[in-house]
Amino acid sequence: MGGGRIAARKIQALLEANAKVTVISPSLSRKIDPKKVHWISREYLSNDLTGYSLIFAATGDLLVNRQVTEDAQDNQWVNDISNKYDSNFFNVAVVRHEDYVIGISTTGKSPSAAKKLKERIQAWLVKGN
Ligand SMILES: C[C@@]1(CC(=O)O)C2=NC(=C\c3[nH]c(c(CCC(=O)O)c3CC(=O)O)Cc3[nH]c(c(CC(=O)O)c3CCC(=O)O)/C=C3\N/C(=C\2)[C@@H](CCC(=O)O)[C@]3(C)CC(=O)O)/[C@H]1CCC(=O)O
Ligand SMILES: NC(=O)c1ccc[n+]([C@@H]2O[C@H](COP(=O)([O-])OP(=O)(O)OC[C@H]3O[C@@H](n4cnc5c(N)ncnc54)[C@H](O)[C@@H]3O)[C@@H](O)[C@H]2O)c1
Repeated sequence: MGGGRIAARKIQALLEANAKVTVISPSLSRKIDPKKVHWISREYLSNDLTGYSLIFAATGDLLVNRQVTEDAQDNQWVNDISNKYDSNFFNVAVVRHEDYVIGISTTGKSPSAAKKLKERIQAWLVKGN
């Protein structure tokens, strides 16, 4: 749900993992290629989650995001980009290298610290350590 700036980042990672992505959002960021996702151009409705296993509540409206996490069933993974306490999983920062894939998490404490550490590890690997 949601097709903005943060949705675009999450979608990029999903497409790299060969996921089949559906976006429900009245607007779509220019960073999301409409040919690579199934875009349903409207606002979220409460029965939209049926059949999906991985759900991102990524609208700019905190109340809609909360509604999405409330509508999710126990067997669905749901991530509220605006409120970590309503998520049942977190994304990790990922370093991809020809020999390694390294995931970095602060378990929700500081996404910007995870990003900084990622960049330091990337720079360290490039130096050829
Ligand atoms: C690692 C990364 C992966 C990814 O997104 O794929 C990721 N966030 C990234 C970046 C980033 N996020 C934010 C900023 C702005 C600066 C800042 O505020 O720090 C930046 C930096 C930027 O954008 O440059 C803001 C922010 N993030 C969350 C909230 C809501 C909240 O905290 O409740 C808010 C709004 C807070 C507010 O508005 O007050 C929540 C989450 N973000 C997480 C992951 C999960 C915990 C990860 C962990 O424990 O380390 C968690 C809990 C849930 C989730 O999203 O899965 C990715 C690294 C990008 C990369 O790899 O380059
Ligand atoms: N988790 C993270 O990594 C992270 C990082 C930075 C910011 N944030 C949080 O993200 C939020 C802002 O996200 P953004 O920058 O992507 O916003 P944005 O304004 O770029 O995008 C919001 C999107 O939601 C859509 N939308 C609005 N109402 C909707 C509805 N009822 N149903 C479906 N779609 C709807 C809009 O059309 C738009 O596409 C803030 O709450 C901020 O705290 C999270």
